[in-house]
Amino acid sequence: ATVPVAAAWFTKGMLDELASPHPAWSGLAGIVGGLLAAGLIGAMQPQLSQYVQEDLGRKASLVAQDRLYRAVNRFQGLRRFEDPDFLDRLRMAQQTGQDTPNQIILTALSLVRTSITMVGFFGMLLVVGPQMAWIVVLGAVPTFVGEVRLARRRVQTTLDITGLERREMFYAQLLGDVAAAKEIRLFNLGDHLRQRMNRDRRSINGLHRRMDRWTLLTQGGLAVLAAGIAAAGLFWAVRSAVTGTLTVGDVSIFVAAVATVQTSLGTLATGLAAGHQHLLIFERYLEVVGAAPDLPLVESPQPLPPLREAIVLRDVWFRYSDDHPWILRGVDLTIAKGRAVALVGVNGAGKSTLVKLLGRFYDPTRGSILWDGIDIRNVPVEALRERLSGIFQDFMHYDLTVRDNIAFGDLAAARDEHAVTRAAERAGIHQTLAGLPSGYDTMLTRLFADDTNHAGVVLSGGQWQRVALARALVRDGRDLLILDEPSSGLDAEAEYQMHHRLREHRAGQTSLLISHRLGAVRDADAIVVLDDGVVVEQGDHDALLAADGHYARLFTMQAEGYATAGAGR
Ligand SMILES: Nc1ncnc2c1ncn2[C@@H]1O[C@H](COP(=O)(O)OP(=O)(O)OP(=O)(O)O)[C@@H](O)[C@H]1O
Repeated sequence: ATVPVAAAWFTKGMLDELASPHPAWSGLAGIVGGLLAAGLIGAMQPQLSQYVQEDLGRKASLVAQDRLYRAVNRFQGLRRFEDPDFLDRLRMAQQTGQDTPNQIILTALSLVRTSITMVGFFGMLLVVGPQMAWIVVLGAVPTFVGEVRLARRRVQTTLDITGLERREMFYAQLLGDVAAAKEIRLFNLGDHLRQRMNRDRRSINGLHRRMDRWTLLTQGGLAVLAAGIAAAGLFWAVRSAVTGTLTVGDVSIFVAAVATVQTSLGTLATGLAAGHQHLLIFERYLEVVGAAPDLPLVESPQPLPPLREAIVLRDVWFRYSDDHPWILRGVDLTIAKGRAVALVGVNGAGKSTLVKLLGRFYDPTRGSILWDGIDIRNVPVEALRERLSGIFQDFMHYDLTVRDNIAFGDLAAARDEHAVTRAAERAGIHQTLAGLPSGYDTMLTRLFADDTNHAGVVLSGGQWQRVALARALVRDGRDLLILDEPSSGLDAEAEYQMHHRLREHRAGQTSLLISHRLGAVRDADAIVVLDDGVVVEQGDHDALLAADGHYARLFTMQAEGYATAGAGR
């Protein structure tokens, strides 16, 4: 920062010495040496700064990203992930986490550097022409005001485009996604989706253009103002030199000082405005990182002992938000320890919703879920989930190896190599997985190659379902096993085998099984029929058939379907 000031001072000294009647060689040599040193330092400094800044930037962005995703992992419920506002903020936080810390550091450093240079030149201006010094400073006031207003508008523009960008990214990902590729081609959606993506981009560009126009107008006006002040200063300096009040060296330093003080004040104003803008945007990052827990925390949580008696849903009412309809309407249900409970009902009856409440991904809107009498809201959510295992209807396909896909069920248990293969055996998929090109190290995706550069494989829907089941089973010995449609993708024989295995596995285990195939649930200890958010029947298979209600009707319909299909063959 001091280099330009020194260089200008040496230049003034050199010009004054040269303009004197008897220039002294000894004095000139020292001045030229000083100029040379300033030039050398000035030449090397940008590269060095660049190196240090890049390194600092990488470190800062790693820290910021780590903190952001730690915060995201702390959200234990699902509500935040279903809130478009929050997702916009998360997207901004992802972007700002990458760049903004570095930009804030760079802006701060540049402000310090510019201030030092400016103070140096301002001092010189005070020496040469104090009135002009103050005019230059006053001339910078509009620049400050204009730049800060621009910064605020820039923040607003960034906020306005985040939602649009998120949707544009959704279309872009869709167009490159292998899972979507089939439908997009079958239904010839490619051009339509591309146009929608372009429409979002045009809107984003429009907002950017509006911002650029404001910038152009503001900064253009400010540049005209600065040029006017500089011209007036030059006029005054030249006139003073003619009348002999200023030396040639004074004029040179005056010109350099006016230009530098003006540029520095402009840079300072832009820097402050940019810092202001970065901090306003960084606030979004801090909002996400510092967001309160999404599930209410109790002051003194209770420990959750192993299940001894039963999990009881007591008058549970639930809706996804105040704007949504009631999904569960006063559900009373008991899952006794060691019993296999089956939950059946038509599409949209609320079965998966009930599972999500059991895992405390949401809290009931009214009523409670009791674990041996302890409200699950009063225990740490991690402790509750430690006691659960299961397979969701919309389970994950991780684009990773077979081993990862199973081990993710229980990372600690899966350190034992045999635990993974045992779970796969129990899910009836071990032979298939062992026969893959790299066995359990085969990638279950074509998106990435494995470490040995082997291409991955694609499993069938039913095979994936078994892998997901193995993931649930590797998590052994939990108090409640939840199986939400574990066999919907299997062929009849595989389904029969899976349920046979599951029956063995579930014997003596507390489990909740959801299935549309009523043959699969007939030997459950209790079958609960959910209809439109209400438990309409419960009992074992024989009792429910005898009752001749919902279950009997559904069961007879399915049985007749099979019989008709059999007769038709
Ligand atoms: N995250 C959500 N936000 C808003 N509504 C939801 C959400 N998830 C489910 N719903 C609604 O809740 C209702 C019950 O859905 P749920 O998935 O619990 O039914 P289900 O009985 O499991 O159905 P299926 O047999 O089709 O799997 C549906 O009307 C659905 O639209």
